Amino acid sequence: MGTAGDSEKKPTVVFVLGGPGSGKGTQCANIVEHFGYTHLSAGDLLRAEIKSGSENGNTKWECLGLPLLKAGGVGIHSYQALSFFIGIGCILHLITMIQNMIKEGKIVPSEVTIKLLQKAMQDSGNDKFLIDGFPRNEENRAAFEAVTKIEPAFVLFFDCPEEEMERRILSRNQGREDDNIETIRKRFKVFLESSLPVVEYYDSKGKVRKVDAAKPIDEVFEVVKAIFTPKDEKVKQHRCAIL
Ligand SMILES: Nc1ncnc2c1ncn2[C@@H]1O[C@H](COP(=O)(O)OP(=O)(O)O)[C@@H](O)[C@H]1O
Ligand SMILES: Nc1ccn([C@@H]2O[C@H](COP(=O)(O)OP(=O)(O)O)[C@@H](O)[C@H]2O)c(=O)n1
Ligand SMILES: [Mg+2]
Repeated sequence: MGTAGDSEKKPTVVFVLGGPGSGKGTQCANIVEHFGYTHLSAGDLLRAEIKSGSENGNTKWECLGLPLLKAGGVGIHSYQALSFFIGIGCILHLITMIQNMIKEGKIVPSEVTIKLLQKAMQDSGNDKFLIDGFPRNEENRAAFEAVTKIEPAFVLFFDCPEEEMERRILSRNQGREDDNIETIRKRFKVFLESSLPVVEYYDSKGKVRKVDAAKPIDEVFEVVKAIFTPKDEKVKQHRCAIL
Protein backbone atom coordinates (compact mmCIF):
# COMPACT_ATOMS: atom_id res chain seq x y z
CA MET A 1 0.00 0.00 0.00
CA GLY A 2 1.19 3.47 -0.78
CA THR A 3 2.42 6.07 1.62
CA ALA A 4 2.58 9.82 1.05
CA GLY A 5 4.87 10.70 -1.82
CA ASP A 6 4.95 7.16 -3.20
CA SER A 7 4.76 6.93 -6.94
CA GLU A 8 2.82 3.65 -6.66
CA LYS A 9 -0.91 4.08 -7.25
CA LYS A 10 -3.05 4.13 -4.12
CA PRO A 11 -5.89 1.63 -3.91
CA THR A 12 -9.50 2.75 -4.31
CA VAL A 13 -11.35 2.55 -1.01
CA VAL A 14 -15.06 2.92 -0.40
CA PHE A 15 -16.14 3.00 3.25
CA VAL A 16 -19.48 1.24 3.80
CA LEU A 17 -21.17 2.59 6.91
CA GLY A 18 -24.55 2.26 8.59
CA GLY A 19 -26.03 1.04 11.85
CA PRO A 20 -25.79 -2.57 13.00
CA GLY A 21 -28.22 -4.59 10.84
CA SER A 22 -28.64 -1.89 8.19
CA GLY A 23 -27.52 -4.35 5.47
CA LYS A 24 -23.85 -3.44 4.92
CA GLY A 25 -22.63 -7.03 4.55
CA THR A 26 -25.58 -8.04 2.36
CA GLN A 27 -25.11 -5.18 -0.09
CA CYS A 28 -21.30 -5.55 -0.12
CA ALA A 29 -21.73 -9.14 -1.36
CA ASN A 30 -23.82 -7.79 -4.28
CA ILE A 31 -21.32 -5.03 -5.07
CA VAL A 32 -18.44 -7.55 -5.15
CA GLU A 33 -20.33 -9.67 -7.71
CA HIS A 34 -21.08 -6.76 -10.02
CA PHE A 35 -18.15 -4.39 -9.64
CA GLY A 36 -15.05 -6.46 -8.79
CA TYR A 37 -14.30 -4.97 -5.39
CA THR A 38 -12.83 -6.95 -2.50
CA HIS A 39 -15.08 -6.85 0.56
CA LEU A 40 -13.35 -6.32 3.91
CA SER A 41 -15.63 -6.30 6.92
CA ALA A 42 -13.82 -5.01 10.00
CA GLY A 43 -16.16 -7.02 12.24
CA ASP A 44 -15.55 -10.23 10.22
CA LEU A 45 -11.79 -9.69 10.43
CA LEU A 46 -11.96 -9.22 14.21
CA ARG A 47 -14.14 -12.34 14.61
CA ALA A 48 -11.72 -14.32 12.43
CA GLU A 49 -8.87 -13.16 14.63
CA ILE A 50 -10.67 -14.42 17.75
CA LYS A 51 -11.38 -17.74 16.02
CA SER A 52 -7.83 -18.24 14.80
CA GLY A 53 -6.48 -17.25 18.21
CA SER A 54 -8.60 -19.70 20.15
CA GLU A 55 -8.98 -22.61 17.70
CA ASN A 56 -5.77 -22.43 15.78
CA GLY A 57 -3.50 -20.84 18.34
CA ASN A 58 -0.75 -23.30 17.57
CA THR A 59 0.07 -21.60 14.28
CA LYS A 60 0.79 -18.37 16.11
CA TRP A 61 2.62 -20.12 18.90
CA GLU A 62 4.83 -21.81 16.35
CA CYS A 63 5.72 -18.41 14.94
CA LEU A 64 6.88 -17.52 18.43
CA GLY A 65 9.15 -20.51 18.65
CA LEU A 66 6.96 -23.40 19.84
CA PRO A 67 9.01 -25.87 17.79
CA LEU A 68 11.82 -25.25 20.24
CA LEU A 69 9.62 -26.10 23.18
CA LYS A 70 8.06 -29.07 21.39
CA ALA A 71 11.52 -30.44 20.83
CA GLY A 72 11.70 -30.92 24.56
CA GLY A 73 13.12 -27.62 25.60
CA VAL A 74 16.65 -28.70 24.82
CA GLY A 75 18.93 -25.71 24.65
CA ILE A 76 16.28 -23.14 25.59
CA HIS A 77 17.69 -20.46 27.80
CA SER A 78 15.40 -19.12 30.48
CA TYR A 79 15.18 -15.68 28.86
CA GLN A 80 14.05 -17.30 25.59
CA ALA A 81 11.38 -19.30 27.41
CA LEU A 82 10.31 -16.19 29.31
CA SER A 83 9.93 -14.05 26.18
CA PHE A 84 8.11 -16.94 24.54
CA PHE A 85 5.53 -17.12 27.33
CA ILE A 86 5.19 -13.35 27.44
CA GLY A 87 4.47 -13.53 23.68
CA ILE A 88 1.77 -16.15 24.16
CA GLY A 89 0.34 -14.16 27.06
CA CYS A 90 0.14 -11.04 24.89
CA ILE A 91 -1.67 -12.86 22.09
CA LEU A 92 -4.16 -14.49 24.44
CA HIS A 93 -4.67 -11.18 26.22
CA LEU A 94 -5.34 -9.45 22.89
CA ILE A 95 -7.82 -12.11 21.79
CA THR A 96 -9.70 -11.88 25.10
CA MET A 97 -9.69 -8.10 24.85
CA ILE A 98 -11.22 -8.18 21.32
CA GLN A 99 -13.78 -10.79 22.41
CA ASN A 100 -14.87 -8.75 25.44
CA MET A 101 -15.11 -5.51 23.49
CA ILE A 102 -17.31 -7.11 20.82
CA LYS A 103 -19.55 -8.63 23.51
CA GLU A 104 -19.92 -5.16 25.03
CA GLY A 105 -20.49 -3.51 21.63
CA LYS A 106 -17.37 -1.38 22.14
CA ILE A 107 -15.00 -0.28 19.41
CA VAL A 108 -11.65 -2.10 19.33
CA PRO A 109 -8.57 0.18 19.22
CA SER A 110 -7.53 1.17 15.71
CA GLU A 111 -4.05 -0.39 15.85
CA VAL A 112 -5.64 -3.83 15.91
CA THR A 113 -8.28 -3.23 13.24
CA ILE A 114 -6.03 -1.30 10.87
CA LYS A 115 -3.36 -4.02 10.99
CA LEU A 116 -5.97 -6.61 10.06
CA LEU A 117 -7.32 -4.40 7.25
CA GLN A 118 -3.84 -3.68 5.87
CA LYS A 119 -2.93 -7.37 5.84
CA ALA A 120 -6.19 -8.31 4.12
CA MET A 121 -5.64 -5.58 1.51
CA GLN A 122 -2.13 -6.82 0.78
CA ASP A 123 -3.18 -10.47 0.64
CA SER A 124 -6.09 -9.76 -1.74
CA GLY A 125 -4.01 -8.72 -4.75
CA ASN A 126 -6.86 -6.32 -5.65
CA ASP A 127 -6.76 -2.53 -5.75
CA LYS A 128 -10.46 -1.81 -5.07
CA PHE A 129 -11.86 -2.29 -1.58
CA LEU A 130 -15.17 -2.01 0.20
CA ILE A 131 -14.27 -1.40 3.81
CA ASP A 132 -17.40 -2.35 5.74
CA GLY A 133 -18.02 -1.18 9.31
CA PHE A 134 -14.92 0.99 9.43
CA PRO A 135 -14.18 3.76 10.42
CA ARG A 136 -16.59 3.44 13.32
CA ASN A 137 -15.33 6.38 15.34
CA GLU A 138 -13.09 9.43 15.03
CA GLU A 139 -10.07 7.48 16.28
CA ASN A 140 -10.58 4.81 13.56
CA ARG A 141 -10.91 7.51 10.90
CA ALA A 142 -7.92 9.62 11.86
CA ALA A 143 -5.63 6.62 12.43
CA PHE A 144 -6.50 5.01 9.08
CA GLU A 145 -5.81 8.25 7.25
CA ALA A 146 -2.53 8.80 9.14
CA VAL A 147 -1.26 5.24 8.69
CA THR A 148 -2.34 4.51 5.11
CA LYS A 149 -2.62 8.07 3.67
CA ILE A 150 -5.70 6.78 1.86
CA GLU A 151 -8.79 8.97 1.46
CA PRO A 152 -11.99 7.13 0.56
CA ALA A 153 -13.36 7.66 -2.96
CA PHE A 154 -16.73 8.03 -1.23
CA VAL A 155 -18.72 6.75 1.73
CA LEU A 156 -21.73 4.54 1.13
CA PHE A 157 -24.12 5.14 4.01
CA PHE A 158 -27.06 2.86 4.72
CA ASP A 159 -29.75 4.78 6.51
CA CYS A 160 -32.23 2.57 8.37
CA PRO A 161 -34.62 3.05 11.32
CA GLU A 162 -33.52 1.42 14.58
CA GLU A 163 -36.65 -0.79 14.90
CA GLU A 164 -35.96 -2.31 11.48
CA MET A 165 -32.26 -2.87 12.28
CA GLU A 166 -33.23 -4.52 15.57
CA ARG A 167 -35.69 -6.85 13.80
CA ARG A 168 -33.06 -7.85 11.25
CA ILE A 169 -30.33 -8.53 13.81
CA LEU A 170 -32.61 -10.62 15.99
CA SER A 171 -33.42 -12.86 13.03
CA ARG A 172 -29.89 -12.90 11.56
CA ASN A 173 -29.04 -16.31 13.06
CA GLN A 174 -25.31 -16.22 12.52
CA GLY A 175 -24.58 -17.33 16.08
CA ARG A 176 -22.90 -14.02 16.90
CA GLU A 177 -22.32 -13.33 20.59
CA ASP A 178 -23.28 -9.69 20.11
CA ASP A 179 -26.62 -10.33 18.37
CA ASN A 180 -28.64 -10.28 21.61
CA ILE A 181 -30.96 -7.48 22.71
CA GLU A 182 -28.69 -6.28 25.51
CA THR A 183 -25.62 -5.86 23.28
CA ILE A 184 -27.72 -4.57 20.37
CA ARG A 185 -28.89 -1.63 22.52
CA LYS A 186 -25.27 -0.84 23.41
CA ARG A 187 -24.25 -1.02 19.74
CA PHE A 188 -27.04 1.39 18.75
CA LYS A 189 -25.81 3.84 21.38
CA VAL A 190 -22.21 3.58 20.13
CA PHE A 191 -23.46 4.02 16.56
CA LEU A 192 -25.31 7.24 17.41
CA GLU A 193 -22.59 8.69 19.62
CA SER A 194 -19.41 7.61 17.81
CA SER A 195 -20.12 6.37 14.28
CA LEU A 196 -22.65 8.92 13.01
CA PRO A 197 -20.18 11.80 13.61
CA VAL A 198 -17.80 10.07 11.17
CA VAL A 199 -20.56 10.01 8.54
CA GLU A 200 -21.20 13.71 9.26
CA TYR A 201 -17.48 14.44 8.85
CA TYR A 202 -17.43 12.89 5.38
CA ASP A 203 -20.76 14.53 4.53
CA SER A 204 -19.18 17.92 5.18
CA LYS A 205 -16.59 16.96 2.55
CA GLY A 206 -19.32 16.01 0.05
CA LYS A 207 -18.31 12.34 0.14
CA VAL A 208 -21.43 10.63 1.47
CA ARG A 209 -23.81 8.67 -0.79
CA LYS A 210 -26.83 8.06 1.41
CA VAL A 211 -29.13 5.14 0.62
CA ASP A 212 -32.54 4.35 2.10
CA ALA A 213 -31.74 0.91 3.52
CA ALA A 214 -35.20 0.18 4.92
CA LYS A 215 -36.41 -1.07 1.53
CA PRO A 216 -36.19 -4.71 0.37
CA ILE A 217 -32.71 -6.00 -0.54
CA ASP A 218 -33.22 -5.82 -4.35
CA GLU A 219 -34.54 -2.27 -4.23
CA VAL A 220 -31.63 -1.12 -2.08
CA PHE A 221 -29.24 -2.72 -4.54
CA GLU A 222 -30.79 -0.87 -7.51
CA VAL A 223 -29.87 2.40 -5.81
CA VAL A 224 -26.41 1.09 -4.85
CA LYS A 225 -25.81 -0.08 -8.43
CA ALA A 226 -26.49 3.40 -9.77
CA ILE A 227 -23.93 4.84 -7.34
CA PHE A 228 -21.20 2.43 -8.49
CA THR A 229 -21.96 2.61 -12.22
CA PRO A 230 -19.49 4.99 -13.90
CA LYS A 231 -21.11 8.14 -15.37
CA ASP A 232 -20.19 7.37 -19.03
CA GLU A 233 -21.72 3.90 -18.60
CA LYS A 234 -24.95 5.50 -17.36
CA VAL A 235 -25.05 7.76 -20.47
CA LYS A 236 -24.51 4.68 -22.68
CA GLN A 237 -27.31 2.78 -20.91
CA HIS A 238 -29.61 5.80 -21.23
CA ARG A 239 -28.90 6.09 -24.99
CA CYS A 240 -29.55 2.38 -25.51
CA ALA A 241 -32.87 2.73 -23.70
CA ILE A 242 -33.90 5.64 -25.96
CA LEU A 243 -32.80 4.01 -29.25
N1 LIG B 1 -32.94 -4.64 2.81
C1 LIG B 1 -33.14 -5.65 3.67
N2 LIG B 1 -34.39 -6.04 4.02
C2 LIG B 1 -34.59 -7.06 4.88
N3 LIG B 1 -33.60 -7.78 5.46
C3 LIG B 1 -32.34 -7.44 5.15
C4 LIG B 1 -32.04 -6.36 4.25
N4 LIG B 1 -30.69 -6.26 4.14
C5 LIG B 1 -30.18 -7.21 4.94
N5 LIG B 1 -31.15 -7.92 5.54
C6 LIG B 1 -30.98 -9.02 6.51
O1 LIG B 1 -30.74 -8.37 7.76
C7 LIG B 1 -29.70 -9.01 8.48
C8 LIG B 1 -28.56 -8.01 8.70
O2 LIG B 1 -27.92 -7.74 7.47
P1 LIG B 1 -26.35 -7.54 7.36
O3 LIG B 1 -26.01 -7.43 5.92
O4 LIG B 1 -25.65 -8.58 8.15
O5 LIG B 1 -26.23 -6.10 8.07
P2 LIG B 1 -24.97 -5.35 8.71
O6 LIG B 1 -23.73 -5.92 8.08
O7 LIG B 1 -25.17 -3.91 8.38
O8 LIG B 1 -25.07 -5.61 10.17
C9 LIG B 1 -29.31 -10.24 7.65
O9 LIG B 1 -29.97 -11.37 8.15
C10 LIG B 1 -29.78 -9.90 6.24
O10 LIG B 1 -30.14 -11.05 5.51
N1 LIG C 1 -14.22 -0.79 13.07
C1 LIG C 1 -14.74 -1.72 13.87
C2 LIG C 1 -15.72 -2.61 13.42
C3 LIG C 1 -16.26 -3.53 14.31
N2 LIG C 1 -15.83 -3.57 15.57
C4 LIG C 1 -16.39 -4.51 16.56
O1 LIG C 1 -17.09 -5.56 15.94
C5 LIG C 1 -18.48 -5.53 16.29
C6 LIG C 1 -19.30 -6.05 15.14
O2 LIG C 1 -19.11 -5.24 14.00
P1 LIG C 1 -19.80 -5.62 12.62
O3 LIG C 1 -19.43 -4.57 11.62
O4 LIG C 1 -19.49 -7.02 12.26
O5 LIG C 1 -21.34 -5.51 13.00
P2 LIG C 1 -22.57 -5.18 12.05
O6 LIG C 1 -22.68 -3.69 11.95
O7 LIG C 1 -22.30 -5.80 10.72
O8 LIG C 1 -23.76 -5.79 12.75
C7 LIG C 1 -18.72 -4.08 16.69
O9 LIG C 1 -19.87 -3.92 17.50
C8 LIG C 1 -17.42 -3.77 17.44
O10 LIG C 1 -17.43 -4.34 18.73
C9 LIG C 1 -14.85 -2.68 16.01
O11 LIG C 1 -14.47 -2.71 17.17
N3 LIG C 1 -14.31 -1.78 15.15
MG1 LIG D 1 -21.96 -6.74 8.96
